[in-house]
Amino acid sequence: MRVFLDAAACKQADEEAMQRGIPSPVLMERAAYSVVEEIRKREFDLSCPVVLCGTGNNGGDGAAAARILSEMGYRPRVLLFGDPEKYSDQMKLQLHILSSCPAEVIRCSKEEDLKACDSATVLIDALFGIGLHRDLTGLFAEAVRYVNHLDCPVIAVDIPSGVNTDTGVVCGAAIKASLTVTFTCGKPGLFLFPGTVYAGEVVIREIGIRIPENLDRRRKLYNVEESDLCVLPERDESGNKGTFRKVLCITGSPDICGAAFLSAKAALRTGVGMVKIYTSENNRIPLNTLVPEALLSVYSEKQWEEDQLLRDMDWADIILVGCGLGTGKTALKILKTFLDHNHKPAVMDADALNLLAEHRELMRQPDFPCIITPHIGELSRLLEVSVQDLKENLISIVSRSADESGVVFLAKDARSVVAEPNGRVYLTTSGNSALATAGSGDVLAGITAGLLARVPEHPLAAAALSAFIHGRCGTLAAEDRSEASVNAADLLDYIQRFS
Ligand SMILES: NC(=O)C1=CN([C@@H]2O[C@H](COP(=O)(O)OP(=O)(O)OC[C@H]3O[C@@H](n4cnc5c(N)ncnc54)[C@H](O)[C@@H]3O)[C@@H](O)[C@H]2O)[C@@H](O)CC1
Ligand SMILES: [K+]
Repeated sequence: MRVFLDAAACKQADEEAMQRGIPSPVLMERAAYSVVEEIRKREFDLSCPVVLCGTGNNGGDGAAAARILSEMGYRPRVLLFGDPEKYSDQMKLQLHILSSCPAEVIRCSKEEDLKACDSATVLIDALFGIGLHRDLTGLFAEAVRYVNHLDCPVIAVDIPSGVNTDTGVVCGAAIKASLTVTFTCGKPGLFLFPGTVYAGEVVIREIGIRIPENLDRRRKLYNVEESDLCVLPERDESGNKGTFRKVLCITGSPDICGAAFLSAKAALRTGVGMVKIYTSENNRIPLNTLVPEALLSVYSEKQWEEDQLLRDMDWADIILVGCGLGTGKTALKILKTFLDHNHKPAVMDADALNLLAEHRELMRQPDFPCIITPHIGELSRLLEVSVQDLKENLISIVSRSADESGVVFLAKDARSVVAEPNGRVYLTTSGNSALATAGSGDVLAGITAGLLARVPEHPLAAAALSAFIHGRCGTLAAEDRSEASVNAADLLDYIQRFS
C-alpha cells in the first residue's frame, strides 16, 4: 500500500522532521541530491543544465541542485524569478552557497531574459512546489509557456510548477515535465488528471522525512498495489458453491440485457459460488445463452410481484442492484422493495443511484454494509454538485459524502476515489482510457459484488480492491489490444489474474 499526502500534510511532515532535530538545509541537500542522482541515472546531456528557481524552498532545492551539479564539474545556468525580498530563508542560504560556485546566475525580470533557456540540454523546474497557492501570472506564466516549447528533458522538483498538489488542477499554466522527482511520498496532484499528464514519470525519493502518525485522515490517501490483494481470504480447498457465497444481481430491464450479463459474469469470474439474476422476462433467452452458469429469476412488467423479489433477496448473501435496471415504474418498485427490506451487504450502481437522485425521499442511512459505485454523471445527480466541481474536488467531496451518508463510495473517474464513512480514502491509479467504454462500469459493479462476497464485513476493502483490479484489467486488455479497441466484455478475461 502506498500513501499520498496533500500539501498541508507534507508541510506537517517537514515540520515534524525539523522538530526531531533534522535541520532544513539537511533535508534540502538530500532533496537536491536525489534530483541530481535521478538526472544522472538517465544519462541526459548535461552540457547545459538550466535551473529555474522561484522564491520559496522549491527554488532552494533548485539552487542546491545547481550547486551539486557544479561541484560535479557541470556548468549549470540558474535563472532566478520573483521578488528577491520574498526569498525564503533556505532559498537565501542556498543562493549564498551557490555564489562561490562556478555557476551562471541570471535574474529574470522580463520576457527577453527567458532566451537564456534556449541552449538548455536539461531543464530543472524549481519555480513552485507544494507552496503554490494561487494562479501563475506575469513572468512566471510566461516562463512556463516558454519552457513548454523547448525540446529538452524537463525535470520537475517535487511537483511540476503550476500543478495544484491536492487536486492536480493546472493553476493558470503548468510546466510539462518528462520526469518529476518528488520527496517522501506521492502527492495526489501527481496522479490526478490533468496534473498526472504534466508530471510525466514520477519518482518518489526518501529524504528522511517520516509520515506523521496523527494526520487528519482526509490529508492522507491510500493507493492499492498488487501485494494488497493478500488481504482477500485464501480459497477454501474443501469448499462448495455455497461456501463461496450467493450473489443476487437485480439488474437489466425490458430494454437492457448487456448490463445484466456483464455484471453477473464479472461476479462469477471474481470467485462467487452462485449468481442469480433477477431481471425482466425479456432477458430470459439471451441471459440463458450468455451466462448459462447463472440462475435466473424473471419478472413480468405487467404482473410484478414483490414476494418473488423478497424470496430471491432472502436466498442471497450479497446483493447487487442497479446495472441496466432502468428508471421506470417497475424499476422504482424494485428499488423501494430492496431498500425497505434488505439487510445484506450490497452494491448499488447506475440506475439504482439515478432513481435515488430522482426520488430523494428514498435516501436514508442504510442499515446494511453498502457500497455505491457512481460515475461522475451519476454522482453529480446524486449529490446535486456540478460535474466541474466534482472533477476539481473529487477527493474532498467524496470523503465528506461518505461520512454524511454512511455508505462506502467508489466514485468512478479516470482516477477513481474510494472512501469509507469516517475512515480511509483511496485513490486508484491503475486504470487507463480503455475503461472509458460502455459496460465497463457493469464489470466493475460485478467485481465489487464478487469481492464483497469474499469479505462481506469489509466493504472498504472490497471497493478499493475492485477499483484496482478493474483498472489493471483495463491496462492488461489494452496491452493485448489497444486502449481504443477494448470492449467491456474483454475485461472479463483478465479478472482471473487477480482471483
Ligand atoms: N523542510 C522543508 O520544508 C523542505 C522543503 N522542500 C521543498 O520546499 C518546497 C515547498 O517550499 P515552500 O513552502 O517554500 O513553497 P514553494 O517553494 O512551493 O513556493 C512558495 C513561494 O512561492 C510564492 N507563491 C506561491 N504561489 C505563487 C504564485 N502563483 N505566483 C507567485 N508566487 C507564488 C509564495 O508566496 C512563496 O514565496 C517543496 O515543494 C520542496 O520542493 C524540500 O527541500 C524538502 C524539505
Ligand atoms: K517544481
